[in-house]
Amino acid sequence: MQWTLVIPLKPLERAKSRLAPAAGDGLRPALALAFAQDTVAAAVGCPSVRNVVVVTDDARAGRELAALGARVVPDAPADGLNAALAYAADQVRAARPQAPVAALNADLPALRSHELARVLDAAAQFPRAFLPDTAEIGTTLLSVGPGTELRPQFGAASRARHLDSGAAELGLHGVGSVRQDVDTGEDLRAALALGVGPHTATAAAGLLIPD
Ligand SMILES: Nc1nc2c(ncn2[C@@H]2O[C@H](COP(=O)(O)OP(=O)(O)OP(=O)(O)O)[C@@H](O)[C@H]2O)c(=O)[nH]1
Ligand SMILES: C=C(OP(=O)(O)O)C(=O)O
Repeated sequence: MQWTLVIPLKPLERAKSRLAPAAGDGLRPALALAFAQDTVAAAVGCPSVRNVVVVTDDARAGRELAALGARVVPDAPADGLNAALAYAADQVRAARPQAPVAALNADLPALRSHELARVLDAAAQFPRAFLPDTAEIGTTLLSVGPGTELRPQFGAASRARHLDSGAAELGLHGVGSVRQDVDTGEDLRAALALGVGPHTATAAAGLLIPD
């Protein structure tokens, strides 16, 4: 199955607010962009991915991510993460009604294309499926096959909401790079240990993350 990925990104000035204690407000927007660049680059490089759509109102991020091969759509609803994802998924389906679609967070700087391919291959077995984050509280990916509506319920404690909504939970091993989202300094340390992409490696160079 050839997937369309929908990746949401907040305006960089507001993104990754929980990183402020570790990165300060000077570095935080650059890190948020770098995470998104490494996420999009790995997604574009995944053999199971047909195309990548980024939904964002950030002009600079839009330019940088388009340069990596993403299509950028504006956050027209301007009503938060789930509205942005539902809108982008509708845009995809308007052009290709049978497209399999997966929403993927933009904060996966260690993402590996081959691990993403394994997750998408597993997701293809279900009409609607999700992958919990490393903390097993949130969600990093929510997928729908042809004919199924995305109904995204990302946000705090989204794993429980996606389970309650009937989506199949993907219990895969060896896909840590798809599950390691970065919200805090501790998460960034874990992602650096897994091995981040080149944009994040550069943006995080010299950053001293306190214990
Ligand atoms: N387009 C769009 N993307 C969003 C919006 N809110 C969050 N996102 C994106 O959705 C993903 C998860 O978002 P959050 O964890 O809520 O926000 P964050 O910026 O990653 O981190 P915090 O500021 O620390 O909450 C990230 O890729 C965000 O950039 C929104 O209103 N519109
Ligand atoms: C939006 C989510 O991620 P985060 O952990 O970045 O809040 C989520 O897990 O649904």
